[in-house]
Amino acid sequence: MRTAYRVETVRTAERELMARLPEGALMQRAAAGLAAACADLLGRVYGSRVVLLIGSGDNGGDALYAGARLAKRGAGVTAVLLNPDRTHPGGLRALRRVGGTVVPPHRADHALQRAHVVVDGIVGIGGKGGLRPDAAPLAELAAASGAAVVAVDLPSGIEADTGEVRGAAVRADLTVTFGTHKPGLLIDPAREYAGSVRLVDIGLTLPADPDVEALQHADVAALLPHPAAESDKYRRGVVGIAAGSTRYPGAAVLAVSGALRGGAGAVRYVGPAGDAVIARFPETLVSDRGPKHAGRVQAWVVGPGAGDDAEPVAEVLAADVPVLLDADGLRLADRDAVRARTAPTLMTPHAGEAAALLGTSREEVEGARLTAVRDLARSYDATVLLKGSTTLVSGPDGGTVRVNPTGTAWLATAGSGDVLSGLSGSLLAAGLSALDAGSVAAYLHGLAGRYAADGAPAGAHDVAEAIPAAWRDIRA
Ligand SMILES: NC(=O)C1=CN([C@@H]2O[C@H](COP(=O)(O)OP(=O)(O)OC[C@H]3O[C@@H](n4cnc5c(N)ncnc54)[C@H](OP(=O)(O)O)[C@@H]3O)[C@@H](O)[C@H]2O)[C@@H](O)CC1
Ligand SMILES: Nc1ncnc2c1ncn2[C@@H]1O[C@H](COP(=O)(O)OP(=O)(O)O)[C@@H](O)[C@H]1O
Ligand SMILES: [K+]
Repeated sequence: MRTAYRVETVRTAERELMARLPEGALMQRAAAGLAAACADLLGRVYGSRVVLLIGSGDNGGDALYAGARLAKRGAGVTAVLLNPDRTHPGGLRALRRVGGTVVPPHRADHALQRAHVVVDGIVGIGGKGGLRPDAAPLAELAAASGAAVVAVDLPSGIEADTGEVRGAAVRADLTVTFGTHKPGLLIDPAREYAGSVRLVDIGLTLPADPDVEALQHADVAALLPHPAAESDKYRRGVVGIAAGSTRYPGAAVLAVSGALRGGAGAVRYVGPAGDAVIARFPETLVSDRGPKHAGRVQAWVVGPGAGDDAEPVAEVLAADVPVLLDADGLRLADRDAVRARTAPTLMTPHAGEAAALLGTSREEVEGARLTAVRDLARSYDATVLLKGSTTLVSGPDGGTVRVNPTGTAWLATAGSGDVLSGLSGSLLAAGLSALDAGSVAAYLHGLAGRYAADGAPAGAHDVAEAIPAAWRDIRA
């Protein structure tokens, strides 16, 4: 599991550790990790040119000490001091001692144009809001320089706790972060500013419950359902799919295509697109009567391409089994009915649907995903999977939020959300909790999207067909 903690928690852990260590020891650990990452990027340190962008806090201190280590190994190091009077004194002394040079911001351009690596030590976890006007032009010059940009702890200007970007921010190729990931390094839009992320262990002891966590292969492998010797199709779970319409029969086919690959023993389809479903997937149990008359299921998926009929949604919400609400199902579900349920509910909106439910704009949701997913989960007392460039899954209490690490923009293709809803519903029927079903489905779906696309456009049906390969790789 990859975990991320908010600034307040990091500060507490740092204080506890610092009290037990000689002064400055933590910063030296951070600087050593940072210098090693820069050296890896440079390949050859001797003769290279490194520019440090230095703000007035400890983030600048890390950068200065790392710069001193690189200068000792023969790099030409220039520090651009945004605020010379408040620069970390020890770091500056260390750099000067080994021959590093110092320039004011208005003379940064020349050094930046010749740099191989630019180290962003403007601001770290002490930052608030976008870069200030004196710092913003340096971020632009760094981006234009063609040098590799290495962010110290996090790209200056992003919100560490939420992943929001509220103004100018540094765009890094690599972020070297200390002690733990911060939520903003895993969640768009900030994640995109971080480039690849390297974690340097500085010995922090962190609490058991992170703010954000990302499943890894081993975590998902442990959660995937696996038939036992005594399994039969009913014991493996039956998933009911109430989706599609005469106008959108394809949504039903795609939801079923995902459900068939999600571990349930049988897929029951209810709705007007039965012929299309059977033509493609003859193994589906089809009925054109409402969910109430469809026979037993262990979980329902309702909504993809379903149109305006609220009746199936209400029927499904009244059933005492886990329910997944997607697309039209989200719009048609009565909030009080969802809140009153005792069995789990999993809602899977994209940003536009989440915005409609929250009474805000799509841009607002996309800019503050973590807040949006938590607000929606609390408001419906349900588990919410917010789709998009970073897929997040929050339980009803809005506690630890799961972030999916496997997504790919190739998934932004019509119908791929329908595949995800079927897949998630199938995992629910197989017995996973709503949080696990949503996050495991997103993980498989993201991997399947990568395999299906493999660098070229793929359709939603290709994504569904690639799910078994993703599953096998995870279990391997
Ligand atoms: N604690 C530890 O044990 C360890 C900490 N470590 C390191 O320390 C970092 C935290 O250091 P920190 O607390 O000194 O804060 P930091 O991020 O440098 O920023 C404060 C400065 O930024 C300024 N500023 C604020 N917002 C701004 C903006 N939008 N745009 C521009 N400037 C802005 C603000 O200005 P002020 O408001 O004071 O005028 C203040 O001067 C942490 O990220 C990690 O790198 C590691 O060494 C490991 C051990
Ligand atoms: N930029 C992106 N990066 C990664 N995944 C994305 C991106 N855009 C969309 N997706 C994924 O693609 C799927 C699209 O689902 P959805 O918006 O419901 O589309 P549809 O309704 O056409 O099926 C979701 O799984 C979503 O997370
Ligand atoms: K930084």
